Amino acid sequence: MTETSITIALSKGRILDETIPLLKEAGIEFVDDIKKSRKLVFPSTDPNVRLLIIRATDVPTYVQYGGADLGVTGKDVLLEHGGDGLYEPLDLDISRCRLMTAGVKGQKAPEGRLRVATKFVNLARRFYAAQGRQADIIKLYGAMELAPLLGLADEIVDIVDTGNTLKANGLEPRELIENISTRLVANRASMKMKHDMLQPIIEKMGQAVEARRVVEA
Ligand SMILES: Nc1ncnc2c1ncn2[C@@H]1O[C@H](COP(=O)(O)OP(=O)(O)OP(=O)(O)O)[C@@H](O)[C@H]1O
Ligand SMILES: O=P(O)(O)OC[C@H]1O[C@H](OP(=O)(O)OP(=O)(O)O)[C@H](O)[C@@H]1O
Repeated sequence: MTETSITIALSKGRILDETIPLLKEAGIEFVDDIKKSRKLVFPSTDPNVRLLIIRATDVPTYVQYGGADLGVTGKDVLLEHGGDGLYEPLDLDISRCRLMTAGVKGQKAPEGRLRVATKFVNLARRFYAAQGRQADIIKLYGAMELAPLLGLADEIVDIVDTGNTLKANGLEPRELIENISTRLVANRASMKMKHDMLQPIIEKMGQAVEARRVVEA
């Protein structure tokens, strides 16, 4: 890709479904049937824009190192990554959820050292440290809700939306760490070098987000 073209890294899964209509408002649409394709890089209806579909957790890394100029991912993922080399121009206000601690229903968190299972290890470490609580963080890649039930951990740090997953596994939410939504991020160097190409996309996506807020209000 040249200086006159840009790459946008999109998170696959639930975020992608909600991102597509916002991109459309910025004049960017997929040409291929992405559901049928095994490709990872896609052309778009804008000849200067190509789209990547990758894991949400990899989006900040691609944008940080300039593999992509723009990226779309959850604030939870950005907090865990740390945000190095990233600029966050827009809250897309989609895939809203909460980052929370949770534990076995009716059971109080033990005094003293806590065992905490999560995939958000950096974020969890910072959260407990800021509270002055000692915590041993146990890294898991999914199904965090199992850990307290099987005695692996006293608490988990995970995403909560409806609360159904916690409830179905005999857990209850404890503390809110952060309200989460999906963010548009930009590579800091691209924001300078490709400003004239990125700014209209950011503006149009921002207008689409605003228009939705007005309709929802
Ligand atoms: N239940 C939910 N409701 C709303 N938003 C959610 C929910 N779960 C996750 N999210 C948001 O969507 C993002 C992507 O979640 P998704 O479940 O699609 O991927 P993932 O399974 O967490 O990622 P990976 O497969 O890469 O581990 C999360 O980072 C978070 O910001
Ligand atoms: O409060 P709820 O509405 O139940 O949502 C919370 C669940 O949603 C996410 O999982 P997801 O459904 O994305 O599955 P995953 O863990 O495989 O990503 C998250 O990891 C929680 O387990």
